[in-house]
Amino acid sequence: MKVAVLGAAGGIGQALALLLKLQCPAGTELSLYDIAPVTPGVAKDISHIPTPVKASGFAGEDPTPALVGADLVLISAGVARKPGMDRSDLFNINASIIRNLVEKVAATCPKACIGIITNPVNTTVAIAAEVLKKAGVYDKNKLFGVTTLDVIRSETFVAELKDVALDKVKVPVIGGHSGVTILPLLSQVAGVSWSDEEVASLTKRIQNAGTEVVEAKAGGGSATLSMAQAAARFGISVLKGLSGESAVEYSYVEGDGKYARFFAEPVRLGKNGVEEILPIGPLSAFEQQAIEDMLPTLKADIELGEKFVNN
Ligand SMILES: NC(=O)c1ccc[n+]([C@@H]2O[C@H](COP(=O)([O-])OP(=O)(O)OC[C@H]3O[C@@H](n4cnc5c(N)ncnc54)[C@H](O)[C@@H]3O)[C@@H](O)[C@H]2O)c1
Ligand SMILES: O=C(O)C[C@H](O)C(=O)O
Repeated sequence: MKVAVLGAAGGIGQALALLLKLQCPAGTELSLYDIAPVTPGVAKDISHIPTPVKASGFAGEDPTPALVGADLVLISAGVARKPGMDRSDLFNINASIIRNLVEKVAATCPKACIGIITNPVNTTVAIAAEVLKKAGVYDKNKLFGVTTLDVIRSETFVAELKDVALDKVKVPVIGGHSGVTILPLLSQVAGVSWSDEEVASLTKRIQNAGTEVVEAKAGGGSATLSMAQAAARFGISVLKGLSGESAVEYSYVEGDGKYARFFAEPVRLGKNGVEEILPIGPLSAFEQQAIEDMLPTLKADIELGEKFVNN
């Protein structure tokens, strides 16, 4: 399998490249691309780590050489937030970056699975879908918004708060990836009971966790290391699926459209990307209301991406 990372010289990209070099199955090829000239050096650097994963690096304006033969393309190219900004403030710069990169993916490796990390994810995934559609190669089972960071954060916070074993906690997180569109389904966490106040305050903390990191980094960027771990977990699950093993992850995908065209939900991954969208499961009254409340924002975010490509 070949994995291309676009944005590979950045805070997420370099850490993600390292984790993939350490964790991918033997024989995986990593192809690292960034406009930054350091990128071949990043590949050279990790290639000295003794694991059975090959790495090569590409820099410059054209990602094509990095994309040839890719099975999975993970995209973290773009700008990150600073304190006082919302993810939607990144749209002006990142929308064109995603459009241009996905055009190259469509032309070079149209059958690859694509995981979009670049914010605002609610919108950049819609941009990617419309670009792929225009190129006549859109397969909704192969396009993913990477929302795994919301899942790993939720699991960390629940384990801390409820003093339960980290390897036992599973927290579904549905919706999108910004503010109120991030909805952890705390009612579904096995073996844990909650007061209404706990649910309200932990939901808010999870929704605000990206901002927590942005403020703590004080102008130096947003989450990179936890995001790299999340993207590595997600990417390796996609690779498992592609090679015929089954894996389940929560991801922002085009499903049946019950709530919105794109919605983060549990997906079974397989040889063709999304094999099956799994049921979200029973919702508490709080969670049902939270879905209703998020939908205008999520739908507007999606429409912004669709219009960016089509108008
Ligand atoms: N999905 C999530 O949960 C999540 C989590 C954290 C960050 N993010 C987002 O990921 C993105 C990257 O964050 P970061 O911290 O790695 O930023 P960063 O600034 O450290 O790295 C971004 C990299 O993208 C590169 N780049 C810019 N334009 C490019 C282009 N056209 N082609 C190739 N590379 C290009 C830059 O040279 C840089 O190396 C941001 O948009 C951020 O908001 C998403
Ligand atoms: O918050 C950000 O801007 C980055 C990322 O989306 C996150 O959730 O950490």
